[in-house]
Amino acid sequence: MKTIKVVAAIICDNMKEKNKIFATARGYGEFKGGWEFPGGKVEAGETPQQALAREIMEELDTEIKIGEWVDTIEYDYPSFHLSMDCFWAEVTKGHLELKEAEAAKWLTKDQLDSVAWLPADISLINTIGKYMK
Ligand SMILES: Nc1nc2c([nH]c(=O)n2[C@H]2C[C@H](O)[C@@H](COP(=O)(O)OP(=O)(O)OP(=O)(O)O)O2)c(=O)[nH]1
Repeated sequence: MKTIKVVAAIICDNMKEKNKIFATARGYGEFKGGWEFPGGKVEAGETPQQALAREIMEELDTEIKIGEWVDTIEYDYPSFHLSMDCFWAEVTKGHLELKEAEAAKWLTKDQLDSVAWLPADISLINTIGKYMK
């Protein structure tokens, strides 16, 4: 099966405290309406961090500081294998403008289960919850 290498940002209000994280709903394609973390496919020659900074600028017109690695999700969708590197992040410049997503929410730990996550993100949500206040 084909592997797609993706990076995702778990953008927090504050990387030390992690009171809230930023989730978006996909605005197009096969998974439209599913909730996820902003990011996308890594292009040839890019480091995960470079790909992530580029994707966040493209999707949200925002500059981020990328922090520690959170988890790498390996998930088999029917037509491809997803390998997704996830990093904590914080906004350094910009206002998280939704260029591609159809909706967005800041979620507290208690609200993590309140949106319909993409299938690959379910196990990630459990991990993230352990780090939040
Ligand atoms: N960004 C992101 N993608 C996710 C998550 N969970 C998940 O299953 N995916 C899947 C959906 C897509 O099949 C793939 C990401 O591809 P993408 O379409 O966002 O990549 P891209 O921005 O480079 O887009 P494109 O130009 O190919 O449309 O990973 C997640 O939390 N964040």
